[in-house]
Amino acid sequence: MIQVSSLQLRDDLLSMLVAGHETTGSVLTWTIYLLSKDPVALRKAQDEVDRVLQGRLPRYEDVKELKYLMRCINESMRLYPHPPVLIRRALVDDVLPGNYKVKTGQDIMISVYNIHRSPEVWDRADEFIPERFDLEGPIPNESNTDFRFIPFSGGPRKCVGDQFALLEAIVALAIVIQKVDIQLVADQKISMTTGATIHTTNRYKL
Ligand code: HEM
Repeated sequence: MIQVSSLQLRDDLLSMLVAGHETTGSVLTWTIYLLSKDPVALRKAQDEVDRVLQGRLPRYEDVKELKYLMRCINESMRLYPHPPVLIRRALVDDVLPGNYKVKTGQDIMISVYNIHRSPEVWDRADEFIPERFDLEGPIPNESNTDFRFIPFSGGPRKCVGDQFALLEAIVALAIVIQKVDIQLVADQKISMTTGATIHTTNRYKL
């Protein structure tokens, strides 16, 4: 049996709250932004929500039927990954692919943002194309995309809340687009500020 102290439990709950709050919020921010700029994709997502939900609130079993909406979220996380950069510290001297030599203790920055937008591994890399992920295929992750798509990182320290986050995001988004049409207020300068997540520098108006 594993003994967990109250302090450990409190700290773990706090980590989950912090790790899961701003990240999911940022995913929703950018997905709504991308849909507001693409009326065809928004209509398609709304039609799916109307067809699957028939005007009611989403249930757990509905989520797997909201395939297009899930792809909108996946594509939003490709274009705006949170955090945009991962950091790892080498435990031993190593040589990485590309003949990059790494010394013990050296920090390595992995730009998820650049991988996700690299024309070497993505067609029309900077465009929002939810259909690029097969609707009938599995939900894209690091393993089934050969690590081209790593929004939740990979390996033993990958996000522990990935399934919960996707569930939370799709439920919130389905309820929003079920009830409202989204349009961006014209002539706004919308820019990014990066930190633990990518957020809008001065918000945006819908
Ligand atoms: C869309 C929302 C989310 C995104 C984009 C996201 C992304 C990530 C990423 C990229 C990592 C790995 C960081 C690294 O390798 O350095 C991570 C770790 C983690 N995430 Fe998430 N996350 C999200 C939601 C959540 C939620 C909802 C929870 C908890 C319920 C959560 C809990 C954690 C924890 C505890 C870790 C640390 C895991 C470890 O170090 O072993 N995350 N997350």
